[in-house]
Amino acid sequence: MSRDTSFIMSYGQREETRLEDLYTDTQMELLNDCNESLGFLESLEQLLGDHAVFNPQGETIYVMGDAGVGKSILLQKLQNLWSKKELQTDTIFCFKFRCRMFSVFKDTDQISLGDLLFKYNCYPDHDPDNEVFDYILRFPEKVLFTFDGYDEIQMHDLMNVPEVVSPEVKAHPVQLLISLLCGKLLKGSQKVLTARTGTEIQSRVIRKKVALRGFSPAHLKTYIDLHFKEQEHQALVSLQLDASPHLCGLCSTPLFCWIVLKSFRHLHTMHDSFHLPETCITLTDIFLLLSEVFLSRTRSPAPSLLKKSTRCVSETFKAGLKTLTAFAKLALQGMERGSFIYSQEEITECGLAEEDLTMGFLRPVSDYDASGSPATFELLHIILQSFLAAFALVLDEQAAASSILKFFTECSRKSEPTCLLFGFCVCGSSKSNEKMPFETNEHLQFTNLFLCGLLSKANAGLMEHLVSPVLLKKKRALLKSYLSTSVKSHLIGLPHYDSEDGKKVHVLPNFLWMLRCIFETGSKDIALMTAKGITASFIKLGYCNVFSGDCAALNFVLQHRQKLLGLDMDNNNISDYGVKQLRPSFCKMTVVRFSVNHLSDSSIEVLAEELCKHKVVEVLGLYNNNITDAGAKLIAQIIEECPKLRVVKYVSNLHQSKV
Ligand SMILES: Nc1ncnc2c1ncn2[C@@H]1O[C@H](COP(=O)(O)OP(=O)(O)OP(=O)(O)O)[C@@H](O)[C@H]1O
Repeated sequence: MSRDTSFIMSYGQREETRLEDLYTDTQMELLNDCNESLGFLESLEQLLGDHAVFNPQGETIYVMGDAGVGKSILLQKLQNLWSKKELQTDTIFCFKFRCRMFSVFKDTDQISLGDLLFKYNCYPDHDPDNEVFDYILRFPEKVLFTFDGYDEIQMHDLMNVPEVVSPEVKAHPVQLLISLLCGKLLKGSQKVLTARTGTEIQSRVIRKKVALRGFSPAHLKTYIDLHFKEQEHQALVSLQLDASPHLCGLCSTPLFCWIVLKSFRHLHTMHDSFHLPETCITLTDIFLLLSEVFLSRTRSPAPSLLKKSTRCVSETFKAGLKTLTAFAKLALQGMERGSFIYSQEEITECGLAEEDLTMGFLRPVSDYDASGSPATFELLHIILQSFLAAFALVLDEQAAASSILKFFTECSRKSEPTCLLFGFCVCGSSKSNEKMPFETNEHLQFTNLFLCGLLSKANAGLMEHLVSPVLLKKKRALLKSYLSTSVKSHLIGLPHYDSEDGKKVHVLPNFLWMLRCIFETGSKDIALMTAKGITASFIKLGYCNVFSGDCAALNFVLQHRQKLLGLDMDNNNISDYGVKQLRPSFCKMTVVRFSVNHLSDSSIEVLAEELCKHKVVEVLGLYNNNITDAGAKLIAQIIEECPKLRVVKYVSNLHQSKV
């Protein structure tokens, strides 16, 4: 276990980084059953302890977080700590599973618990009399399981399979998984399960809940220092990041941060001058940067200290177009059949050769196959798969132009998630014809988002080198018209209600994806239309999982609004970076509700400056943030200087605040 978990696989099969050289704690917030904060976990070593357990009967510790926030790395670190006996636990066995392996099985496959543990996980060398397995059955509390990526299970019609209560019975592997998580099998064993935010799991199963909130500014600094050994680089990157709260907001997600820093390192070494983009960087730009790095690494000679080359992005993409097209095709094929894993044949069929496998886009996967042969691959990260799939849709010159919209259509068809999977297990009910309830469509939403970015005007210069300009124009027009229509119908369909603060509208989670897409397109027309389409005087985005990076998107739309507007964003994760990005919009905000959003005094500085300048604010909600006395004084200043202010909600999270 120690050997298995010591490295973070980064660039394909070429480069590995030691986990301890790069692992940085992220913000691990403990939640109760109603998703209210119970404070932060101080260190990962304490994850398995009893602190913040809200349901002692539940057996599973549930760790959730957005895409790329570091759930898999957290488990890897946990396993690594366990292997070094540094985890607060007396378990002596640890089995780690990635949930996507369960999708590899056929619906008819049946295996025993023993096989799941020993054939699909580890292989005890000499256990002819089943001594190890018998011990585990007798002392399940000595076993720790980690299951990564529960949202990735693709299950079709398994609801009718009887639940498993005996370890001898053969069953479908997903049934075994569910029975383990519910405590029907190996009751008392410790389980840690990760999934993307929004994956519903019955609270009866959950013992305690942790939400990963990404890097705080202090974590970001530590991560930069770990990433760059040279002080000169550390200072340069910090300086460039400080200049862009939006980029910092994106970098609070470790995956995006890793891409940005890795690209910086590479491009800075290769070229005379490379600066991180200051303003308006989008997620598409981040993944274009990553692709540029991958494509340029294979082609360019080793950099010489004396003679660096001039960076030409379009040349790099043009030279790598054939390979990029092949990877994009592979990603799209996977997306269409809902699969994240590829066989060697599928890879060859897409036109990829042996040497392409080491570029960085793909990495080998060995742990799905009982024989242990590394015949399967996956893309570096599922968001990269979404990005490449979007690229395939843009590059395709054969299919009808309208096929770029296929995932938009699919996303709008899918229903909201429910928690049926555990329903049958805990309650004993079964619904055979329901669609797989956990099947997330987030990877499709990401594909749509990248499509908007790739077809944006800002990227037209690059894309015209790769696709015929006529076709590109056609696709852009189609997308724009689709977005406009769906924004209009979405806004008309939103539930309005009257409140003492005026006509309110409670937006739906889809609205956030719409905002993100509009921001990626960079289209002022659509932003203007959206701003005008918000007829209510108050929008409520509470509990919508808004993160700091989203605030630039919201600001992009609000900038085009003439009328005043109330904004309720209580219970999200916008952080100080988010508040900074909303700065231009405060001049029209009558209601500013940012309670429970991980804000510190630096947010209050921005608020005090802006709200006191414009004096339109009537309601200010800031409770449960990390505000100290210094921030409280600034709130007092807002109260004094804003004559229309009638409601202030403020209690600090921090005990030291006296106000
Ligand atoms: N705590 C951390 N310290 C350093 N780097 C991290 C950390 N967490 C994540 N990363 C970086 O971000 C990348 C993505 O993280 P990870 O795969 O764990 O995200 P995830 O939450 O599991 O994403 P998804 O839900 O999309 O699968 C990692 O490969 C690593 O480079």
